[in-house]
Order: sequence, then structure tokens, then C-alpha cells
Amino acid sequence: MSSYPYPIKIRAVWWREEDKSICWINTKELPFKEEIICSSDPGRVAKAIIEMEIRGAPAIGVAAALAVASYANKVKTRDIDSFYREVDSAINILWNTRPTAHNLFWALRRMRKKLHEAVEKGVSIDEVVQILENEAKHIMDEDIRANIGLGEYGAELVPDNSTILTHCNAGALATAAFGTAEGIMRVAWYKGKKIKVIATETRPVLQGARLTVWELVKEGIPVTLITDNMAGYVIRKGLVDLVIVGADRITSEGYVVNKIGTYMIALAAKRKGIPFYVAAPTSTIDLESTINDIVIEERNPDEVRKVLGKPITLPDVPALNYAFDITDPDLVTAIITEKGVVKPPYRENLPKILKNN
Ligand SMILES: CSC[C@H]1O[C@H](OP(=O)(O)O)[C@H](O)[C@@H]1O
Repeated sequence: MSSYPYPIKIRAVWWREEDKSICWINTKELPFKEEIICSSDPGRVAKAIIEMEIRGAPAIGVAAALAVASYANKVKTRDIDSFYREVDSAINILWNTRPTAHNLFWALRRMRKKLHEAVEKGVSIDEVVQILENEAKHIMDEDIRANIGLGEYGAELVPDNSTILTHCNAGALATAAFGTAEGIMRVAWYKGKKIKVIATETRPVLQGARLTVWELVKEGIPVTLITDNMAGYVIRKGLVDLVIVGADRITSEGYVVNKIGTYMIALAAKRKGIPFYVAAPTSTIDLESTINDIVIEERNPDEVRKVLGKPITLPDVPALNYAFDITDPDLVTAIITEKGVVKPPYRENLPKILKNN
């Protein structure tokens, strides 16, 4: 069991050694029910990602990697070509779950590369299985260490006695553990800074009300819940000292793709002149992409027409359900990663930070 400099109290996804399966806490049921599910079936894990039992850019990537490794452990064939095809098809099933978060594709590319290299080398199936398991565990451990690392950098930017506004959930429930935006909050809190948090509910899936509140209450970090449409006013009223959010993808120019509603908060922060920070491991940064490559997931309109499954409008009214939006680089004060804090110009400085060891 790896050791970390801070307590790891909550994990979104993890590896169960006894049966080499992937386990996750079903975030769809929180905070009202804590349900743990374990599986080695890539189809079941894909369903969990699509239906947001597992959600959050880093958690999705880690889950996909663990699912590939878990499935590889269960493949029965002793023919290497059939084995390769079966594991590669599992990668494809997971690849086609949600289109926006870069971490999913970053993790699956790592797994596919390990699979291809091992098979090319002609190692045994048992050795390929072990290589895939090791890689998936590295991806999981790297995520936790990255969150702690960016948490340390970010906490330096958090004034004592400050109020942080956050949107959605970029916490332990969105990562292998510790969280990104919430990782900064945890380190600041553990280091004795008297922070308070304002969390937006985050319609339509309510990650803020259901997940961020649950995480911060468990940590003993003071949190106040607001509706999404209250964010502008509380910023204007001077109740917020800084904004910290997560990210699902950051392009080469520094465009930040994050939960729908992030852009409006960034505009309000700019207008008020308070810092707007984006916390993200480097696995979220996609230097191959530009704003034109971004795919914004559109989810089932029923998520908008209902709250926790209860209709709030007429059943067939047309509804838009964009799951993410795009925040322009000039609205982002800094991008906080495990390799350091990136300041503008992002097009120039993002590649530099990725080269840092
Ligand atoms: C640590 S990044 C989490 C990121 O992912 C969330 O999206 P979703 O809940 O739809 O997976 C949201 O954009 C968070 O900022």
C-alpha cells in the first residue's frame, strides 16, 4: 500500500487485490447511500462511466486503466493474438464512453502502448497481464501523488482566512483520491489555514450539492451551498476571495474545458478582479488539441427536465444538456499542476511545464 504525506480518506476508484477487480463508490447515490461496486467487466465499468457512477476526469482515466488490467487478468485464451484482440476490444469499449475528459484517452493510450509493446516483444500472456496491472496501478498512484503535488503548489496561493468558491466536484470523488481543487483546499486546511468554501450545487447532476458538500463536511472544512445562479451575486457582493475549479481538458492555447457553468463564474471573477484558478494534473493537459478540437458532451435532456429523477417540467419540452463549457485563457489567473503553477501566456508556458520532471 503506497504511503502519502496526507491521510487518504476517500477514493472514487481503486484496485481490489484479492480478486484483481476494480472497485468504485457509486457517486450517483451519494450522499444518501454509500454503495461500493466491484467488477472485472469492461462493459460494466463503461456503463458506470456513461451513467456517472464513476465521474470526474482523473477518476474516469484511472477507472478505465484499472478496468483494462482487471479484464486482462480474466481473459482465458492462451493464444496471444486472441488475447491481444480481446484486451484491445476492452480498450475500445472504454474509449467510447464520454468524449470530453482528456484523462480517459491519456490513460487508455498508455495501456494500449504497454499492451502493444509487450506483445511485440513476444513475452508470455502472464507477463503481459502483469505489465498491464503494473501500468494501471502506476496511473492510479501517479494520480494521487499529482493531486497532493498540485495541492501543495495551490495551497501557497490560498490566503489564510479566505473564502474559496468552487464549482462541481473536483475532489477525491473525481480522482483516485485527494482531489484537484479540493486537493488544494485539503492541503491549505491541513496546514492550518482557516479557509471557508462556497460550493455551487451544479445542476443538473448536482455534483456540488451531493459530492463536494459531502467531502468537505467529512474533512471538517466549512462549506456553504449556493445555487448555481447565486455565484455571480456572491462574487459581486465580495463574499469570495478566490475561485478554484477543476478541469476536464486544457488545450494548447490554455482554453479550459470544465463543468457547465464554469465560464460564467470566470466572467464574474474577472469583473470583480479576484483570482480564478484551475487545478489540474498534467494528465488533463492536451497539447495536441486546440479549441477547435474540443468535443462538449451532450447528455440526456431528461437530466435537465428532472431533479434526482423527479420531473420539474413538462415531459417533452425540448431541453439542452451541455455537460461542459469552455473558459477563455484570458479569464484564467493560473493553472495549478503537480509540476508547478502555470501563468499566461499558456501557449508558451504549458509545454514548458510538461517538460519539467
Ligand atoms: C478533478 S476534475 C473533475 C471535473 O469533472 C467533472 O465533470 P463530470 O462530473 O461530468 O465528470 C467536472 O467538470 C469537474 O470539474
